[in-house]
Amino acid sequence: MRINSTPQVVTIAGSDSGGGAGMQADLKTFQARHVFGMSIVVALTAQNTYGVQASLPIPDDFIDAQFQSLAADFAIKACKTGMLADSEHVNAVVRNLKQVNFGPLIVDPVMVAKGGATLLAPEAVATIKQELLPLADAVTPNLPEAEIIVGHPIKRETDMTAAAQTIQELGVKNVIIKGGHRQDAQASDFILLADGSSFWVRSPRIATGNTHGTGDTFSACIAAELAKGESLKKAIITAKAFLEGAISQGIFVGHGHGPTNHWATLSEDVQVSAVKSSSSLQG
Ligand SMILES: Nc1ncnc2c1ncn2[C@@H]1O[C@H](COP(=O)(O)OP(=O)(O)O)[C@@H](O)[C@H]1O
Ligand SMILES: Cc1ncc(COP(=O)(O)OP(=O)(O)O)c(N)n1
Repeated sequence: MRINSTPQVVTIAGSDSGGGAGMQADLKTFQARHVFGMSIVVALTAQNTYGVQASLPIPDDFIDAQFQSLAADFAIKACKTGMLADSEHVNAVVRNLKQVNFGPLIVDPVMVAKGGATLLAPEAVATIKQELLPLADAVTPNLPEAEIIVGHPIKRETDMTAAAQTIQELGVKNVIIKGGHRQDAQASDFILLADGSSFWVRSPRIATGNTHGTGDTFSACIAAELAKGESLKKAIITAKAFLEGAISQGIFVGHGHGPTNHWATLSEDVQVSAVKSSSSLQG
């Protein structure tokens, strides 16, 4: 039987009219990683490479309708969330996720766009922590998002490892803290897995303005690899290599903070290291 043999993935997120971030970045990533992508729109944004000019949440009952349409037809093997706008919409997504089986859930706790626009009402941070994270297989905060979740600054790598532990205690199985916002020579992400093991994935930091949508692309790639049946660890390493390629093999559109290149090939520059020993964990 060939029906439903193709890995199917859904993004539950906001739309970026400029195509660089949000569900457009997710769908481009799904296509690049050879999985069939679908979308549940939670909010619209009028957005370009200069920033976000306007946003409009989708009514709750239309979020329900999108979930029901997909659940009635497809064999979804993994899903991710992105921009969820506010507490009301986080709750609508949580309510629906409890009623469907869309496979492993990756939560990208999108809060503020790199241009400074608010994509999640501050009151909704508590709802994400209390209601959404306990449903998630993995959460992928960037450094500012991780600081808001744990409630204190994260400066050094040891702060990242401690923050991951604190976030895991909220009920999410696996924690990935992205280091894109640090200033050091390497872009280093810290991963704490459900079994208590942990590791870093590192790649050379690329000096570029083209990082619009990096977080969305990263979490979408993890979801795509999980839908293919890869382990979470392998999915994270592939996502890091995909990002390194997408950022370094630049694409130049728009006049502001540009997007990444979803046609890029996987980079081989990614280093993986265990926390307690320096042995390579690659593969
Ligand atoms: N300048 C950069 N050079 C190399 N990798 C980067 C750079 N910026 C971000 N990354 C990587 O891209 C991924 C997304 O991270 P980040 O930019 O922190 O997320 P977000 O878009 O949510 O702020 C991470 O794997 C991070 O290490
Ligand atoms: C609709 C929408 N969703 C998410 C983002 C944030 O994307 P991110 O990957 O964090 O990259 P930046 O936009 O912050 O550069 C967005 N901008 N729009």
